[in-house]
Amino acid sequence: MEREKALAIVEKQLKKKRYEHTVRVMETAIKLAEHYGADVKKAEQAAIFHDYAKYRDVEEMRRWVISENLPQDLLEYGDELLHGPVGSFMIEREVGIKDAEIQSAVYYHTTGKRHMSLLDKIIYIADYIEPGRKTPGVEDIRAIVYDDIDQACWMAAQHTVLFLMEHEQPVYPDTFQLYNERLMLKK
Ligand SMILES: Nc1ncnc2c1ncn2[C@@H]1O[C@H](COP(=O)(O)OP(=O)(O)O)[C@@H](O)[C@H]1O
Repeated sequence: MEREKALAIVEKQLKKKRYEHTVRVMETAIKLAEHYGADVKKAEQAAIFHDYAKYRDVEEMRRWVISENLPQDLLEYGDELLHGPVGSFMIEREVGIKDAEIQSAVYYHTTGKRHMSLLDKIIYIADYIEPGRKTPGVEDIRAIVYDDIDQACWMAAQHTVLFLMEHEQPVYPDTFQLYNERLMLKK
């Protein structure tokens, strides 16, 4: 889909600040895709649609988890985790984006997982480091992301796990698995 058309579609779904974040994620993802030789157009589209479901009604998203037979444990870790997985299905149904690679990147953008594709990694880390993010430690990740995207994703997962633990929040296991992957002997 043409970039301007895709942006106009998500703009209607998002608040102004979130839309501006989306544009910055898109710019960051395109740079990373060019650098790492990924499909630049898919990176653009996945970034544009990554937060498509962010402001959808929580009950509606919970119903999608059930009706699409997504992992039911998504319902137990807080509502913030729903918009990626549910969004990956909504963009197919509502916008006609039927592309497994793009949908996977949208699905996993908040938690990450082990065995991510290059596109999954690009969207996961672009969301974390886009220039508007002020998260402590984000500068360290920006400094190495063009040298080692796996290390960058690992650092983001580590920061996220530590942050959630400090706040006594539950940690969805996919993020632990992304963290563990780099440290385990058998990968
Ligand atoms: N593994 C996880 N388990 C539980 N919550 C998580 C996990 N990973 C991220 N989160 C939380 O989900 C929220 C949204 O994450 P974020 O990636 O910043 O979303 P967005 O891209 O929509 O801004 C954050 O509050 C973050 O702490």
